[in-house]
Amino acid sequence: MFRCFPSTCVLYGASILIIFFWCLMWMHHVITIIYAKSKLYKKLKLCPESPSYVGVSIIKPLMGFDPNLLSNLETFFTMDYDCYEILFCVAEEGDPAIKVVNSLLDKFPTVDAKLFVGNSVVGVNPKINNMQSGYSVAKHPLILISDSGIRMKPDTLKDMVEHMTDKVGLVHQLPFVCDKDDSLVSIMEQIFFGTCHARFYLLANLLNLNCVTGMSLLVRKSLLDEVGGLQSFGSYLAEDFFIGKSLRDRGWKLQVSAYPALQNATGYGMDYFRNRLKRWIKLRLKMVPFVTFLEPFTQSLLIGFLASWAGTYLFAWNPVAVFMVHIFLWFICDWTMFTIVHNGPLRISRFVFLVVWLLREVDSNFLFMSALADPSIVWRDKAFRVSWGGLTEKITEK
Ligand SMILES: CCCCCCCC/C=C\CCCCCCCC(=O)N[C@@H](CO)[C@H](O)/C=C/CCCCCCCCCCCCC
Ligand SMILES: O=c1ccn([C@@H]2O[C@H](COP(=O)(O)OP(=O)(O)O[C@H]3OC[C@@H](O)[C@H](O)[C@H]3O)[C@@H](O)[C@H]2O)c(=O)[nH]1
Repeated sequence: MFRCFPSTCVLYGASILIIFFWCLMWMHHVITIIYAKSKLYKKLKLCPESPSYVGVSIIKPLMGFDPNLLSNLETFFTMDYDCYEILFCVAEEGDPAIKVVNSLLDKFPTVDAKLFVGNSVVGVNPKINNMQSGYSVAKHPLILISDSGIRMKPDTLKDMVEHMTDKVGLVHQLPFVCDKDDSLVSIMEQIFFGTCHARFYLLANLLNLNCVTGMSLLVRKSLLDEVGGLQSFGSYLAEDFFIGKSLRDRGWKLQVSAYPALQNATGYGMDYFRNRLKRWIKLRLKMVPFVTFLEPFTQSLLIGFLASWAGTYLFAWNPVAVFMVHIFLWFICDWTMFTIVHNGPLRISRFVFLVVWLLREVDSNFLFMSALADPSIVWRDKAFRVSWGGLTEKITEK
């Protein structure tokens, strides 16, 4: 008679659980590839007599300079959209971004654009404090919050506004990265945002979970004003998550635009990129801890090792063969997702993609562990402590 000793039962149960989770991972690859293919870069079919476009106040919080700042900001002056204003916000006198904005205001005198210098301290979130001066004078019914490193294609704003249908309160963009330069960090950043990040971002949206990014979001101003304006989110560092939550709680839908957000700030090194991802992990950990603790198990190498072990334990599979096939198929899925999100001729070969992709996959679990090791959050020149739930206090200027 078969006797299940406690340790055997635990191993047996664990391996079934791992194989089940592994199957879920393959399902998520297939589903997100299909979703990305059907959603991204597809123009909405509007009725011919669609009304003229609603006015948009674009708030650009700026801090500091990078070599692409001028050309990125310039794309906001040349958009194919009838009615919008640009409100540039800079917190401190002497910030190098001021000079860049002034040169653009001179170059495009017919575009409705203004620069505000000065911080209004309405909370701990420095981006909200910075945007407050622009928000308080915004005159249009839609607000586009757009980070300094974002580049716009001429028809992106139109697409976002078209997605703002009757029941939709907020339209956001899937974060991606422009073809910047050939540095390792730029390629790795692009691969991360075009594979792992894109999959989970799209999956969350497909499952109707709140996964809004603050780097580019269009929101109805009346809905922010209903709860006290932008400043009511100033006590959270992850203001994007809480803006999304607030709208969802009031029955509004969140939509993803067909066009990914094109991040194009440059000149930052590998540490900056890794610290940014660590900061986001720490934020997610405090806001959605159960999902975040599962994150390491969704990374190719760890789940590959576990599935090889479980397959050997349950079905006597060859673990090396399982692992190799697993990594190969994961790579094919990620490459496919990357080409869909990128949508155009690639500047990197499959070989470069493979090498940098592997490096990132190896790094992902180290990144996660080092994020857990230090709970304090540093953002630019400030340090914060985030409590469970998301409320934030400022510790100090760094
Ligand atoms: C079977 C369950 C597996 C769950 C595993 C989830 C693994 C997630 C792995 C990578 C994370 C990608 C994350 C999505 C984007 C979040 C980016 C971010 O941190 N942004 C912050 C800064 O802008 C923002 O403030 C944070 C927002 C919180 C978002 C919460 C997202 C939850 C995402 C969950 C997606 C998985 C859905 C699976 C559901 C069964
Ligand atoms: O102290 C600051 C820091 C940042 N910012 C502005 O905030 C925007 C985003 O800054 P960064 O690029 O440093 O940071 P991230 O891209 O990681 O931000 C992202 O993660 C945290 C969320 O709260 C943000 O909404 C999201 O944009 C930029 O436009 C920047 O100029 C400020 O205005 N003041």
